[in-house]
Amino acid sequence: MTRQQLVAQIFQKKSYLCVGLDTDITKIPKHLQSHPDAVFEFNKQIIDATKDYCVSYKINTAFYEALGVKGWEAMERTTNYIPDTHFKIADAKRGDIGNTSTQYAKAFFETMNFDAITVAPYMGADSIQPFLEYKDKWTILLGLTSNKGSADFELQRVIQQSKVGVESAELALDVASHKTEFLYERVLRKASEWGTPDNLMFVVGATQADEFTNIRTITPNYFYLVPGVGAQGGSLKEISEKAMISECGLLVNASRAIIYASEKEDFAQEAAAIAQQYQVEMQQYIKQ
Ligand SMILES: O=c1ccn([C@@H]2O[C@H](COP(=O)(O)O)[C@@H](O)[C@H]2O)c(=O)[nH]1
Repeated sequence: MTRQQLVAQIFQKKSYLCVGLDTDITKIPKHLQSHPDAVFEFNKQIIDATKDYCVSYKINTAFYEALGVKGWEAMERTTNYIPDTHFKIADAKRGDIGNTSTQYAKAFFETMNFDAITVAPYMGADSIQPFLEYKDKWTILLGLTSNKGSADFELQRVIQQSKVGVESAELALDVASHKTEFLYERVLRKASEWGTPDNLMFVVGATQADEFTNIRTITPNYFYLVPGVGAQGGSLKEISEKAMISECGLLVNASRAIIYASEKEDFAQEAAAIAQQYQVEMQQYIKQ
């Protein structure tokens, strides 16, 4: 899917909601647990109920990989069931040496028909390049994540990149005069040199609202995949006010808050009701 097609969907639906299909077999309603194809059946009903309120679905592959072959089959069937109008994200957080990343890209973009995959930046340019080579596919790079552990590396200060490689005495001076940046800022700046706003997005957690204005300044035209509203408590209002651009530039994900809205037979109806609430709130923020 191209950026133009994604933006058109957002404006048509007045929604930038991404429904997360983090389908945990132990959390789906009891009456479905004995179904021979329980995960797919659950997903199918969630998709049917929510597709009018969202523009994207995110499959977190961990929930499917945990089930072995049956899980992979359910993931493939789910991906094929999602309408082509909707942006299909594999939240797989991959990235490895080049020839291995090439196989990951093939798995998710060719063998399975995802529009996008999440990747970790830690191994650098050659681990990301194979994903970026696919036309009309998207690489979604972890920028500033929603979890507490983001403080361990992403929010650590490093010497600004323009200063790396200069005399050590000068470096010492720079540290003293605070010419530093967060590691996540370095990641955003560097990765923006590898991809473009037409094939690269960044993951930015909704729980990191204090950083959103700064992030938008560093990456003015990029789309962000924003997990962390709903179960993790991030504010849709705050992130939308701080990071919305004329082409929206946001895909906001909610998983548990939508798919586990009810444990009973009415789970799909309740999921639709929550998805609709997000869509109604989102339409106020879209600048069109
Ligand atoms: O920084 C990140 C990156 C990815 N995620 C993923 O998003 C969803 C969030 O699920 P909720 O149930 O809406 O909390 C899940 O798949 C995470 O693995 C994230 O939360 N934060």
